[in-house]
Amino acid sequence: MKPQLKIFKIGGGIIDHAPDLLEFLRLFAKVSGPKILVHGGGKGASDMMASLGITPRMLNGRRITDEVTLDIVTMFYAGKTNKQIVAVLQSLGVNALGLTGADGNVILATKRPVREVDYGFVGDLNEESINVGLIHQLLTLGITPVFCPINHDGKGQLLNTNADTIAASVAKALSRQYAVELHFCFEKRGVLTDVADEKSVISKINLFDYAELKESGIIADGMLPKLENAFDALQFGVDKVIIEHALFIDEALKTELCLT
Ligand SMILES: Nc1ncnc2c1ncn2[C@@H]1O[C@H](COP(=O)(O)OP(=O)(O)O)[C@@H](O)[C@H]1O
Ligand SMILES: CC(=O)N[C@@H](CCC(=O)OP(=O)(O)O)C(=O)O
Repeated sequence: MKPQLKIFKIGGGIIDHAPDLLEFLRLFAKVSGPKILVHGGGKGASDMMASLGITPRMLNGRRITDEVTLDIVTMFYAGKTNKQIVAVLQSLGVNALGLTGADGNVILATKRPVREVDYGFVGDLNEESINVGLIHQLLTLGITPVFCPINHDGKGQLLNTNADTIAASVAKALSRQYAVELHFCFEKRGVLTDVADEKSVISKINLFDYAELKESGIIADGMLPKLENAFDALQFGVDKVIIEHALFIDEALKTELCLT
C-alpha cells in the first residue's frame, strides 16, 4: 500500500489577510504525516504592482508577466510571502523548507509559447517537470516543502506559474509513489451554487456536474482554472481532491470531486 501524502494549496484571499493566514498555518501545522504546502498570492502581488503605478494584466486566470512584473512577483512570492510562511511554520514546530522551482531543480517549467497571446514569462508544467526524487527525499527527512509560484526553465530564466497548476502537477507526479489527498483551500466553504450564500456548498461534483456547472455559469472567474486543475489531478492518479475553506479544514462542509 502507498504511504499517505497531503498537499494543501492556499491562495491570495487568505494570504492577504494576516490573521487568516496565521490561523490556516496553525491548522496546517497540526496535520499529521508527510505534507506539502503550495501557496499563491496573486491578490497581494496585484496590490503591490498597483502601488508602484503598474496595472496588473490577467487573462484566463493567468498573469501576463513582462520583465518588470516578473521582478515584482519574484520578490513578492519567492521573497516576502514564501519566507514569511516558512518562518511562521518554523515557529509552529514544522520544519518547513521554502522553494522556488529553481532550488534543487525541483520544478522545471517551459516558457508558454506565444500564440494569439504573449503571456511573457509564464511557465507551463508537464509530466517531466516535477523532481519527484528530491521531494520524496525531503519528505523522508521530515521536511515540509513550501512551494511558491516561481519556477525556472533550466537556462537561467525564472518563470511565473499559476499556483493551482503547481499544486495539481506536484500532486499528480507524487501520486505514483503516494496516496495523495489534494486540498484547494480558499475563502469560501467550497464550490457554491450561489457565491453570495456560504451555505450553498455542493458536497460532491463529478465530471458531468462540472460540465453543467460551467455551462450554466455557476462556476466562474478563479474557480474555472481551479476546477480544471483539480479534475486534471483526479484523472491522473490523485486519490482525493477537496475544495474547502482554509479556516475550516477540519469540518465536514466542503466540496469533494469525483470522476463518476
Ligand atoms: N461557484 C463558485 N463557488 C465558489 N467560488 C466561486 C464560484 N464561482 C466563482 N467563484 C470565485 O472563485 C474565487 C476563487 O478563485 P481564486 O480567487 O482564483 O482563488 P485563489 O486565489 O484562492 O486561488 C472565489 O473567491 C469566488 O469569487
Ligand atoms: C502565471 C500566473 O498567473 N501566476 C500567478 C501566481 C500566483 C497565484 O496563482 O496566486 P493565487 O493562487 O493567489 O491566485 C499570478 O501571478 O497571479
